Amino acid sequence: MSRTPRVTPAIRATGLRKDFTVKRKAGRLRRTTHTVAAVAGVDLTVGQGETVGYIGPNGAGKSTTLKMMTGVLTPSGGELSVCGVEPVPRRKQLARRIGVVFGQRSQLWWDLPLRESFRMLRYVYAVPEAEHAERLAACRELLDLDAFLDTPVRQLSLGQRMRGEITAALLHGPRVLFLDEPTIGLDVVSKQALRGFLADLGAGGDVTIMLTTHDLADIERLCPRLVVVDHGRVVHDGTLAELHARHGSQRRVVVDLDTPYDELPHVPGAKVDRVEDDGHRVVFALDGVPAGGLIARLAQQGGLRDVAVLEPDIEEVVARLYARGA
Ligand SMILES: Nc1ncnc2c1ncn2[C@@H]1O[C@H](COP(=O)(O)OP(=O)(O)OP(=O)(O)O)[C@@H](O)[C@H]1O
Repeated sequence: MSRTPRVTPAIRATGLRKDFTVKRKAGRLRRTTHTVAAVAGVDLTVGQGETVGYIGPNGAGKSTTLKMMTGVLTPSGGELSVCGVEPVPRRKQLARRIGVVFGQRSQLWWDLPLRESFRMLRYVYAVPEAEHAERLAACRELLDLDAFLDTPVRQLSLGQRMRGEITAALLHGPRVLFLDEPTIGLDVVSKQALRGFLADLGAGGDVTIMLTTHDLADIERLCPRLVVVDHGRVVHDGTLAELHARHGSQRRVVVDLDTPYDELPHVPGAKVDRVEDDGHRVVFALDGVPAGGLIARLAQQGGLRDVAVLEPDIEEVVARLYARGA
């Protein structure tokens, strides 16, 4: 009898919790103790090779979750396994299987040229020379590192350092890559280049990517799956399209007219969202219907100068989702 092999998920969290005890001032001398539930029962399974965007408002518990997943913080409750092991007790083993890029912490040696940091990391992780050389050559090419390989890390620009950090996290061949705000502070060109690299890495399917970000363009470009957390709980787990569908996001049709219409046409599923520029611009919101019917009807009526169909705005839907959770 043949059996389908069971593939261990890259990450599995069940009822994951982290409580912090904090002291607050209550009067001149008194302090009271409170418990903050930073992560309040997260259930999450991430398959091998998936790219998941882990997003939420400030204080939602994203960094705390990533710190537990990378073995930095011990959970207060629930179960957690990353690459098949429990992170904190098996931290050493885990370190060889994961790569971590946390904006605030660097894994590079500040005073050494980038090239030397990479060489040191080969010894830290005991990576065979040929494997290391192959991965470094790929990163040099794809992340365009050559111009600053011999520059000390402290002299690198933020964008150059981030390319170095990502290389450093990949040189030992991790199965899961954790990225906390990888594009924060980068200029538009650097952001796009980094997103392109990460999108290709994710599409390759060998590395599972778990990414937190406040930059919604990162999500649109990189994350087929989106996990939204708020107050330490998962409030959405699915695709971006599902998030739009669930929250009633609408496509919009922006119509520019030569002369304003006396009466706006009625087309099922298309309602007037707003009228601007003394009637020269009309914005319709579509209730799940294609734009074709409305555009054909407008073309019949005449006087059409320009038409644009706008996809729903992720910023809008996420803002609404956060507001609802607050
Ligand atoms: N060491 C700590 N001691 C006490 N409270 C903490 C500690 N670390 C985090 N918290 C609290 O836990 C909650 C979640 O914090 P966390 O940093 O995980 O959120 P986040 O989603 O990563 O936020 P941001 O987007 O601002 O980085 C917040 O209320 C925060 O104040």
